[in-house]
Amino acid sequence: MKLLKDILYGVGLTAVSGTTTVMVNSICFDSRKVRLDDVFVAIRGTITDGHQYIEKAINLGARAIVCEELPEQIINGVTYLEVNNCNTALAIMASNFYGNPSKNLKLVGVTGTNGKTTVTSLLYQLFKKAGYKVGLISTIKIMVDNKEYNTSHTTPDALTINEHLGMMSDEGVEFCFMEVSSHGIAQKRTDGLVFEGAVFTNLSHDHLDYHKTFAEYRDTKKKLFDNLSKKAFALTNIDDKNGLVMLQNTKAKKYTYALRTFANYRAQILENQFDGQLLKIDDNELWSKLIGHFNAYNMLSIYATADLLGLEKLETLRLMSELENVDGRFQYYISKEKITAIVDYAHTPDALKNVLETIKSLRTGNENVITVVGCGGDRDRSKRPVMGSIASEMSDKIIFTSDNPRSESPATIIEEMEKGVDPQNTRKILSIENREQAIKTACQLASANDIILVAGKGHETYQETNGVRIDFDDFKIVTNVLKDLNK
Ligand SMILES: CC(=O)N[C@H]1[C@@H](OP(=O)(O)OP(=O)(O)OC[C@H]2O[C@@H](n3ccc(=O)[nH]c3=O)[C@H](O)[C@@H]2O)O[C@H](CO)[C@@H](O)[C@@H]1O[C@H](C)C(=O)N[C@@H](C)C(=O)N[C@H](CCC(=O)O)C(=O)O
Ligand SMILES: Nc1ncnc2c1ncn2[C@@H]1O[C@H](COP(=O)(O)OP(=O)(O)OP(=O)(O)O)[C@@H](O)[C@H]1O
Ligand SMILES: N[C@H](CCC[C@H](N)C(=O)O)C(=O)O
Ligand SMILES: [Mg+2]
Repeated sequence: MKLLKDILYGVGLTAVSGTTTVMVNSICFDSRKVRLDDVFVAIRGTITDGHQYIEKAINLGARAIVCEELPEQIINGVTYLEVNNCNTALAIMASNFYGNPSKNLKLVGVTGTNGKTTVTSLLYQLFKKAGYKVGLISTIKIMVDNKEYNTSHTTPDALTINEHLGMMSDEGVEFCFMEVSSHGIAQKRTDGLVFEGAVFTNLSHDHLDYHKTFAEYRDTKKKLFDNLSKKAFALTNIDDKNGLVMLQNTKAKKYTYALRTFANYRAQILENQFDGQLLKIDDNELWSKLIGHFNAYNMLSIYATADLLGLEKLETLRLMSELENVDGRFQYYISKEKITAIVDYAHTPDALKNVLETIKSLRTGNENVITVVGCGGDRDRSKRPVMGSIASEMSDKIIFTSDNPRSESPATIIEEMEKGVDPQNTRKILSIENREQAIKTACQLASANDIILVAGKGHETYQETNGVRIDFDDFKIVTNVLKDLNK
């Protein structure tokens, strides 16, 4: 139990009814999960409004209510707190509740359309190798040093974030690397956190269903930098045309990285092969197991971050050469007949283009590239024709299929992807709703030396249709099918 007054420290209250000198059990923003003596925070969401459930929360035992508008009927014995923004209030309360854990460790936030999981996971690996206790909050998992926790979001809700940061702080973790998504920023999941630094990877087309315009999407990401303190560092990729925008209003110390232009941290790709690439960073050569020019950016941002956090440069480079690729990111299998199957989490137009370009740069002869790809349901529809166009332009054979259709019709999503295909490429297209069948067909079509790219789901181990998730693992399926076909 904690004193309500303490949890509210730093929360701007616009009206109070009842006492704040009362003990509460925990904070809850879902009326269905309220327990005796909890504080219920009413959030205005995208589907419904938490204010509608205040009465229900009280019936289940809520001792205090945080809301943006006091209800007409006030119940005796319940404390009501009015605030301007419940999302911000929730984040500050969550941080107070867990003892402001972000102050006890060096927290680095990574934002951008693509590369967040890769960069945070590699930083986690790097700092572990350097001998530190490390935390990770990523799309794939949360790590409290060596202990792994499941996660459902890239940037979880403020309670989940602070609960895990609290565990990290108890465990003596010194550095935590965290993905900061635009949804996370817009919903203030990261408000109240103290960042040691922030890293920008890149900005391209995604989530325009949620953010409406590209400018709004960009400005949402920028807020991570706007809110840094002057002691923090702000590191940005200035080869990206929005890289400098991120630094416009930050108080933090500014640093840049680039492959194509002058910057504080620079790299060059010397050689690119299937099993790795040779990079030159700060006049030192580094062999990286991660390939593709986009991974040269990821490696450079890791090097710069490590330097800004005080790691020794040469030691960092030595450890970086040992880093392994992240699950579902250019994860490949080479079959008996030398058919290469690549599973990659490319679910945005830019990522798909990058992966296909990387594959192209590695081709040694006339190998065919067969791409299996879909687009998520209940997500940005405008990226569907663009991904359809990129896949069909850059592959020899394309199979459009399903990728978490969620509440949408798989056939309609596929039709929207097909709309982006240039008429001269239609002969290359097949559409197979069932993803397993689509992967099998790709394997049947492939002959020796061909390359199969299965894009969009990467590490995911499920396919979600109408709220139901069935087990589904692209990598397992494609490798098993190739083995079964004896190819
Ligand atoms: C669109 C979106 O981001 N939605 C998130 C949001 O839910 P919401 O706004 O839809 O909530 P709502 O259903 O309208 O409910 C409003 C409030 O009423 C409460 N409620 C609701 C019903 C009830 O009976 N009682 C009650 O109290 C809810 O708990 C909520 O607090 O707040 C929820 C709690 O934090 C999130 O779980 C939920 O994520 C959904 C599941 C989601 O799919 N989000 C994705 C798009 C997302 O956040 N993705 C980004 C990564 C994207 C990327 O980088 O590519 C991420 O960081 O994961
Ligand atoms: N620096 C980068 N620039 C462009 N594309 C990248 C970069 N890094 C990775 N990618 C591509 O984007 C895909 C997703 O990478 P990653 O999972 O690291 O991104 P993310 O930002 O975490 O995505 P999400 O928004 O889903 O959390 C990869 O599989 C790869 O195809
Ligand atoms: N973080 C992204 C992941 C998309 C992955 C793709 N497989 C899908 O389900 O759309 C999102 O929530 O939009
Ligand atoms: Mg991610």
